[in-house]
Amino acid sequence: MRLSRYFLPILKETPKEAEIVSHRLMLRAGMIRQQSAGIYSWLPLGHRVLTRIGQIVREEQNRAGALELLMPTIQSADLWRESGRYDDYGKEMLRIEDRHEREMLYGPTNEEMITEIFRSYVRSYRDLPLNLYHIQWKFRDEVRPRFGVMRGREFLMKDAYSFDVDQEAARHAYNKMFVAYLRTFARLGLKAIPMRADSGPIGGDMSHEFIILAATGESQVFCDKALLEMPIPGEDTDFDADLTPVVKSWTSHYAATEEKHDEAAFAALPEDARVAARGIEVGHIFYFGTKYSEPMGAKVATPDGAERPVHMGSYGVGVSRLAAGLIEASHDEQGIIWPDSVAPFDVGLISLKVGDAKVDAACADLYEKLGKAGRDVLYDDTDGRPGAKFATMDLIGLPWQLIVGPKGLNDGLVELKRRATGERETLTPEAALNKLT
Ligand SMILES: Nc1ncnc2c1ncn2[C@@H]1O[C@H](COS(=O)(=O)NC(=O)[C@@H](N)CS)[C@@H](O)[C@H]1O
Repeated sequence: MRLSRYFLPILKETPKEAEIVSHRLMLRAGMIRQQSAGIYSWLPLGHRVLTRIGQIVREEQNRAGALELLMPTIQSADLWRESGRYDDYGKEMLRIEDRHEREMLYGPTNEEMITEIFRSYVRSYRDLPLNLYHIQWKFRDEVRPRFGVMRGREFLMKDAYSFDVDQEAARHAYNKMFVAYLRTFARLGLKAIPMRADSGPIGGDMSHEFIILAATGESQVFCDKALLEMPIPGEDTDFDADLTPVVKSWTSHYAATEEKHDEAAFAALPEDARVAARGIEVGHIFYFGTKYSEPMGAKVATPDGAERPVHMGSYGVGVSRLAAGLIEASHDEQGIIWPDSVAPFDVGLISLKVGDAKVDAACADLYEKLGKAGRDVLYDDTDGRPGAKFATMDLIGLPWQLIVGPKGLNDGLVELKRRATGERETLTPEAALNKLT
């Protein structure tokens, strides 16, 4: 992509309303624009990151055997009356009326709707286990949306829902998602720690939040340092095998959010094993049995010929929150430092002298060859000052900067900079291509 033809509205000034670094940097880097409280447009650079985060979430859901569908954002109030949550949900629910004065709502989550879909088609235990998920916008009328997209009102969530014949089978579904989450956040370059949690309005009695440690996290969390060094289940994980050992290895160390914190148990840990920090909740998984299937009549014929309500769980990932969470976990004074896996472009190609025939030719050649090798390149072909170009590339946080100038070219050399370490290397264009492809 040529920067001269892109839409990257970089802000020079730090917006005063932004209180945390990710909010400041997402505005300055031209990733998002607030349209109203807690509601944002995702501008081209931000949209690329959001899409790449969603793709990694999707791949790991699919690997765990979940099936993707897409449910609407607008739901009927009648559905929520069946589960009894229509009134319980309170002011966070955006209630709307259509032209026929039918009561509708903008979905904050989809347990009722997915249960309605399930009960309409599935009648036998033979059709189980089943896990259905989507990546869809949600609306929660937060009383105080803040920190940019970290706590928005309209936000993107992956929400999966599992259906099983009994609690034991549902535990396996829960374990599959637990492992899928460990893999997902690791691929995003994050250390997300599963912590026992409250299940809140979703309900149920087994729940874990996945928390990344960050100074601006909204919650106070406590955990055993060992959890920061645990091995992540590999991509060859057999999701049909018993995953209890893996889950047990992660849940046998102390880890709790403030609500569940046991000071005595924590104090019993060796001093150097205790981690107390602020945390950002990037995922939350729940087992809630028949909480929805019972009142909504989602039942199956069981092997003994009876008819029983299915056991369910739901599993959420904050896809849009992750864009902010990643920045909180990976930035420096100059700006964002994207992990390679979600960077909006792989390489920032910087021309130091637009209009210089040799520089233009070298950039065009590198741009073409990187593109052919499948690398996403943002080519700064604008005629700004070098200093401003470097500052922009540092701000938007692309993993590599490939710098082409007339002096270097006279010696047949270009410069390659690794954003994360600041490491610079002067090398031939061919050597640079070899490093980047
Ligand atoms: N206001 C919000 N803004 C941005 N992300 C949010 C917001 N509220 C929740 N999230 C993200 O969405 C994830 C799942 O939300 S949740 O309420 O915990 N769980 C559910 O809604 C369940 N239905 C899971 S399918 C959270 O872990 C968090 O990362």
